[in-house]
Amino acid sequence: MFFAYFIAFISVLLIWTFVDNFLPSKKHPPGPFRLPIFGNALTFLQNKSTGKPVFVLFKDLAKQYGPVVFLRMGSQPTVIVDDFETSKILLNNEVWIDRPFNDMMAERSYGKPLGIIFVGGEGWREMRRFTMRSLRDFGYGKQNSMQSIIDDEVKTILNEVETVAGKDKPLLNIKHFFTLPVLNILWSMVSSVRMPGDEEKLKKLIILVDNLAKATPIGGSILDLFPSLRHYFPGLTGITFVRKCVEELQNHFQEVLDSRREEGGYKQGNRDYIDIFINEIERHKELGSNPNHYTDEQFITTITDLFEGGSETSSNTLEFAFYYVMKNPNVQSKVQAEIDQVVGRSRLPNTGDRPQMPYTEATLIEAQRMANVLPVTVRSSTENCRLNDFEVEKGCMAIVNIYSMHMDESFWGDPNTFRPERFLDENNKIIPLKANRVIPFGAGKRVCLGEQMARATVFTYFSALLQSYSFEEVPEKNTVSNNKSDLHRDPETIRFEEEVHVGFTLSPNPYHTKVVKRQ
Ligand code: HEM
Repeated sequence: MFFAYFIAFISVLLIWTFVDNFLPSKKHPPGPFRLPIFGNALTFLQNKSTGKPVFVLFKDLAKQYGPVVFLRMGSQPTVIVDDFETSKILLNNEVWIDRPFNDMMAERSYGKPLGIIFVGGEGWREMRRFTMRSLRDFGYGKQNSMQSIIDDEVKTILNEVETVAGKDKPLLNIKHFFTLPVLNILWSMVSSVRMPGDEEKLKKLIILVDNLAKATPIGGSILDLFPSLRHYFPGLTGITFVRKCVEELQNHFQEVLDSRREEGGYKQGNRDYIDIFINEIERHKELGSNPNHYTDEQFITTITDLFEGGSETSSNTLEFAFYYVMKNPNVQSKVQAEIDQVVGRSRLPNTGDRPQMPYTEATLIEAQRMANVLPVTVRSSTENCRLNDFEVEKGCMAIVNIYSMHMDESFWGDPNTFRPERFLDENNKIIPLKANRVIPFGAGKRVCLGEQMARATVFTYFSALLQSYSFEEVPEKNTVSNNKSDLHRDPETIRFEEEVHVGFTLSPNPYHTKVVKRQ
């Protein structure tokens, strides 16, 4: 009897495998062989042994199968989109407006679809609209208000660099150098009221956000394939640690909310985003709104999203930008010459100078192209649809491989070379056709909510520091070793071993730079 069940079970698996992989009526995009239940676990396992990050695997798969590749993450149907044209269509299409919300994401939001980054549907629409509107009311996106917040932080950071420059050994450890100033800007946009101990709390927040990011690397983890494993092996799968970080973050923001309620100033009118949120919570409580999007849990998850979305991404971009100009002193000199010519030395640069500084602009676009701080963005389909010539079912996950587009040899020619000139025409003007191919912030209605803030922060920090200082290489202090290079190994793999740290976001491996005050 047992034997008969066993044969039946094996037969079902074989039929399942055949139907999923070979049945012609299924117009899925092409992709590597899939197993029942395990989907493409073998593809990821094989890749792990090569040391390549998953987005490099996706790029390799696209070379083999074409720009749209079909995979199963466990049983989750998934398309990988690798080319610019299809990505643009997908990112701008209402059908792909959602993000997949699975058990892993629920871990960071009280088991409910809350916040902005990881949810879809009406909850996302409401929170995104509300957050954008509220932040705008307090100056987000308005050049003068945002610039004055950034300028305050720039002055602090310039003082710190000045201290380093004055030392016998003027070496600056770049790792996390920008994290606190970037977080301060974000915090100033959200909270205009300073509470006792805020500075210390922000420092603690950096550690928590960093830990959380490290504990959730991008794609290819066993939990992406089988999220339910976390119930059975919480320690082994790292979920115990994630839960601890999430709990500490949630407690932190609950304290913020509680101390504001105690302070009571929100009753006199809205001073900032937190006041607006508290007043909305009170209003919806009175109305008995159903569904109620405005709760303490919603506030805490949304604000966690802003911090997770905004702190690492901007500071890593700056770490990369300084890394590239340190490695390319000729580019650094050209940026400095442009700053001298357009801004001079008597005032700080600001975002109003950007249109007159095409070389600096091109350098930052090139830094973002190569850095790929967020190498992929993820969406999911709200209904059955077509993607190019293929059929895709409702609930299918799409991984848009930003990395692949930024490193596409057929478009860029020499994608591994840092060359801002590729974005400039013979009249020193930015070439829109090329600049628009760089999409570090994604695109469409779910484009990064913090894009304007990030662009303003990165431009101002970068140009203000280069206005007064040069940053030189210190080979003996840098952990990056060149002796591992081997001509027979894949240059992309070498780069990811030596230059780039792959976590939830990408950052350069820790490095030191010598600070030299400009004459
Ligand atoms: C250089 C810095 C940054 C980079 C490279 C970056 C990149 C991205 C990308 C690629 C997405 C997904 C977009 C899509 O699916 O089309 C995104 C979404 C998001 N980002 Fe950023 N980001 C940066 C800075 C920020 C900042 C400063 C904030 C906070 C104010 C922020 C908050 C968010 C939020 C809330 C979302 C989710 C938007 C939604 O789903 O509606 N980001 N970001």
